Amino acid sequence: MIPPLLELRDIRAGYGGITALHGVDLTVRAGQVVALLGPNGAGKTTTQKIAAGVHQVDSGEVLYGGRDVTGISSRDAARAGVCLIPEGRGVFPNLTVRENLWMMTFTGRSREEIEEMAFARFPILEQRASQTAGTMSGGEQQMLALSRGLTTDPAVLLLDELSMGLAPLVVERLYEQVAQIAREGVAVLVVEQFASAVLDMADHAAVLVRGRIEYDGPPGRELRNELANLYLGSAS
Ligand SMILES: Nc1ncnc2c1ncn2[C@@H]1O[C@H](COP(=O)(O)OP(=O)(O)OP(=O)(O)O)[C@@H](O)[C@H]1O
Repeated sequence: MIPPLLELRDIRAGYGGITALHGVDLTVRAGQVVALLGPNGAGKTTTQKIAAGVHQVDSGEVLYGGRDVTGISSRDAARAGVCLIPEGRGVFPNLTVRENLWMMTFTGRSREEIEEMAFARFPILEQRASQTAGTMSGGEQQMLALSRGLTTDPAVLLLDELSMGLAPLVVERLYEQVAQIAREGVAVLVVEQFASAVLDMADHAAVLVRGRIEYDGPPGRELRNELANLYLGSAS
């Protein structure tokens, strides 16, 4: 079996006195898209922040490529190849598409190379190159955020609510690209509240309810049938 690039083991974490995660286990392997689903407030974003070193655990272990990195800073996590694309797209709305891309030259790539990478994957960005990012559609902004992230050559890509506010067809197209990114060998963890689009392309799914993993398995019919019960259960 392909070794895991990201592993969370028995993670407990919270905010002040509030425990948000009660022993979360999660594994993402190279070439795999794992969908992390769950209702509002279940702990999905907290889990991703822990994976990216943005939030620290109270107990449990975080491993990258089998190496224990518990307590790693977000800076070192990024250096280790973990790229978080937060909800809200992570682009600079007042800068042009080109300027947003050029900011990534700190990775050692040239402006030309970064543009080439982005435009090859998302041709629409070339047409928008001189447009300010904030004036583009949500889907195009998401493409720009992904393009920026990919210039860091991530081993692990963490996507938070990629589909937020986007039309279903746009989401479907974005997920086709996410699947392609995984096929190139990246381990992808996608957090979504609403499941259907991501389940069409995920290799594996986990459902968090009130800080606990209540399902961990294939993203097929069994999960779809169970999802409503899991979500409704969280409301009681
Ligand atoms: N900065 C914070 N301070 C205090 N409590 C927080 C903070 N961030 C999150 N929480 C709490 O931690 C729990 C998990 O939140 P989290 O954002 O991880 O859930 P989520 O599943 O991502 O939800 P959503 O889909 O609404 O983003 C919730 O009860 C939330 O209220």
